[in-house]
Amino acid sequence: MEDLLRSLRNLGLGAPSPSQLLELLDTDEEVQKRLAQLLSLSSVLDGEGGEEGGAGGAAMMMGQDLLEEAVNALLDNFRKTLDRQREVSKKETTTKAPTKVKLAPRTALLARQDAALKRAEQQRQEAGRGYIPRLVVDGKASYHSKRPLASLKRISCGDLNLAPRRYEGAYLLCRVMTPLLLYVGVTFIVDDPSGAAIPVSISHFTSDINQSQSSVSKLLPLGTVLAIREPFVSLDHASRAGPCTGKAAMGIRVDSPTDIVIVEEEDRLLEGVEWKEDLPLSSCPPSTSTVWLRDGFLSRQLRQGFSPPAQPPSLSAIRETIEDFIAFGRPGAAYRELCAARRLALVGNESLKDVEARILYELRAWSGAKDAFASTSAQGSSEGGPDSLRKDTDFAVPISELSPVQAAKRTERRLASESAGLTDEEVASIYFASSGHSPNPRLDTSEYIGPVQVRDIPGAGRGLVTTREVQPGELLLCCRSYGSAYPSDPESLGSPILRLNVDNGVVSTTSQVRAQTNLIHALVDRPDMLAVPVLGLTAGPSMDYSRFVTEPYPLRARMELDPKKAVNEYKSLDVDAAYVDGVLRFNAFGPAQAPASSHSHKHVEESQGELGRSTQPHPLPAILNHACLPNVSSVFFSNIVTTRALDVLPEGTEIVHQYVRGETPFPIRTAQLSKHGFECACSLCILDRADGAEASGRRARITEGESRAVFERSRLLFKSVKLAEVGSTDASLAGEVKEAHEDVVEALKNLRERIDETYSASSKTFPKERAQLKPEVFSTLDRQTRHLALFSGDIDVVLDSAGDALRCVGAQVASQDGKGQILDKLPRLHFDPSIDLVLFVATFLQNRRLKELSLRWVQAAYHAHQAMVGGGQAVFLHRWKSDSVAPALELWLS
Ligand SMILES: C[S@@+](CC[C@H](N)C(=O)[O-])C[C@H]1O[C@@H](n2cnc3c(N)ncnc32)[C@H](O)[C@@H]1O
Repeated sequence: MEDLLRSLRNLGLGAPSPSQLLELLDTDEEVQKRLAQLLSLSSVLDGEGGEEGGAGGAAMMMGQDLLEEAVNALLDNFRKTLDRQREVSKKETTTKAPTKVKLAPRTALLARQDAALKRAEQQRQEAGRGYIPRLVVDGKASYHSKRPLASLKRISCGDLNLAPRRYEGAYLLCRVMTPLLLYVGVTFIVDDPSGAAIPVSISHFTSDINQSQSSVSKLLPLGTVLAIREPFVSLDHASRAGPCTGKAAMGIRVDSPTDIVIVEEEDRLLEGVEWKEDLPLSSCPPSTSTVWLRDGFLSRQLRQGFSPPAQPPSLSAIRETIEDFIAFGRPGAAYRELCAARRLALVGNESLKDVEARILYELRAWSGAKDAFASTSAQGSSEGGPDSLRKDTDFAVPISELSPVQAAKRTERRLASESAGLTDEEVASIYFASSGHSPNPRLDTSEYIGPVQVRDIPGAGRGLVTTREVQPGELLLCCRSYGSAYPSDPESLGSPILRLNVDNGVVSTTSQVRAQTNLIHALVDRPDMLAVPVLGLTAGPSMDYSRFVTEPYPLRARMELDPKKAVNEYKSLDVDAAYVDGVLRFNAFGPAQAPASSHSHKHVEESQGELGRSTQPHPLPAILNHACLPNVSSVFFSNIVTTRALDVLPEGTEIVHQYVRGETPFPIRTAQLSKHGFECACSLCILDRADGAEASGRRARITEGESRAVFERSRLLFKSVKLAEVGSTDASLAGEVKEAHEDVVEALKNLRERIDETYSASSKTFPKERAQLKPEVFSTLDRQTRHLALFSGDIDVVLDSAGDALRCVGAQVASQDGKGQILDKLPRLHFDPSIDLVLFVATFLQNRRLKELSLRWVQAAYHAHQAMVGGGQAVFLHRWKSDSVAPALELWLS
């Protein structure tokens, strides 16, 4: 990748854009040709700015054809490197017997590392505005040690003379000799006490891949002593941490950072150890940092029984350490260090209340956080001020920016919504904070677990069932993700990651790789809180269950808050990075934005395709099983997902939501679900399956192919129609325009009949069920209703057509004569298009001066919106207010 980027730059061309990066991995020649064309047209000036002589200059000198040829040759080279990399990596997995290998001399390794660091630095400088795409590989074999250090035998570098081989039952005691080369993982050189050296690469070292070499090197400063548990000596150690070069290089490959143990000076492992060689001089700054995947000194001291320090750390040093942990996203370690400091009587129980409050807040321990904030504000340790925080920014402003009084008030609100759920005002607040021009990617809510419990579901593992009857629209869950990752995070912005699995061809992108790292680090920090919620999830059909899957699945992730237990019983987890990857692949949610307003359908994330997707691990919602025909609506607000009932759900009903869209044709849905290895048995799939492969295939061809032309004709006709006036008497149509509308209605009827025919088998077997569920007909009836409203004088014809459309997606439409609600049952599919249609009908009725009826239809739209999204009038209007439905909404608001 680096050579390609450099060569493109030398031609005056920009780097591939995020959406082009995936195409780089595509082996299709046509794709490559097109990519070469596009790249040869991109200038550094367009893409990255700053340099002279863009494509224009180069093209002028070379001519566009020659330039394109040159880019083609570069892409060819890139492909060859990738092929070589595949071969190298595959050889490692297929090699039966390890071969003898020789360690490179220490000086050669140091020189190589030095050169690599300089190259990386130069690349950073060359990259103009800092756009540096990164490519790494992985494969099916992944290792992590499960044995405690005490049970392992010490070996030295000289013993590592076979590769590829995992040295089971052994550990390597070594010392960090060089600064860390950060790419996606890190690579550096270590030596053992005899002075022999070997390179080490660690995956998932940090998810902040934009940090400088010097700041990452502070995490494992020069001279840090490590024990690498059961090291794997690889013929290609660096390609997973990266950069991958296609060239084999022997070294230790660490797939999970939990294999690394930082050895303390006081540790018995170091008794009698003498280091033969001095550490090389380096510009790497020394650091006392304790944050990287280890606990603070005091909590280690208490747990491991090291002798007390002659000079205990001062209060300010303790505060600094704890604040470092909080800033580094390690509230678990911060909590343990605070507890240890109190138990060692270095800190009084009433001291450091402010940091205690923040730690507890981060741990979502609202009750304790509330008391701690209250006690901080009572002590007056920081200026107070009224609870002046605006409610609409309540979820987006970090707690650290609030005064203790404000923080105490906010925590009180979190505590309340933990037991009562979010109010409409709060839903509106998270909706607006997560949408708009600069959506906040991480909102801070408490989690609400409604009337649900985890239960074994025959044939589907575990699932969630209701513990009492619930009503449509009732909030069942409001959950926040752990370890989420967004491509827009500053820690990776401009550094898109591609990770190619050389064994199965699966490509992971920035947010998947970073969420995996984040989760591994969170698990090390809070194993008691997160091990079962995260590792208790399954990781796909091809991966054995972890030992946590058989434990009862908790509704809430809770930290151990007994100060003694929290410190003494902390045991770091041995995390299998590949299992975490599987958990994310089969359980994490991709979208993480608020339901778009009806007029802004384009999402920023969508515009960048796969590389623009966020990764959101939500443990409890991940326990929900799938149904193409869901009975709940799960809606995303940045990192928050809310789940609401769409129907009356009697006690004991399993709640199920969509992994894939139920509106998608059956053959496509089935293919999309195949990675999970189950056959969906929801009522829609039973009906679709009963129709047989030929009929459902034909149906897919009609809805995905033929119907497009008719819909396009319909859309063009409506371009000149003022929707807000549909139904008003003065909006009568000229003869030929009316004819055109009638033609489209005919075509729509014809389409409908043809789709209907494909349902014949299921209609015979399940007449009642199929009559109420024909989602593929919805769009034709929706369009038909709109045309009829334009030219048919008969209100009943329009209402019947709209009613038919809504019934096709599972809604029950009440009689129009009464006074009650229009929708006795909500639609189960095509949610937003259904609301859109309902508002269209309301506008039509209002224009026909049928105020009462119009109001009932708007009310139906509002009711459906509330049941799916919530947030009350403010959110409803933000999503649906537009000129075309203004007459109906204005009446409703008045
Ligand atoms: C996100 S998990 C859901 C929780 C899972 N049931 C468990 O016990 O961990 C997804 C996995 O659940 C199972 N699953 C989900 N929906 C299912 C369904 N409708 N029928 C059978 N299995 C299902 C599949 O094994 C799928 O890979």
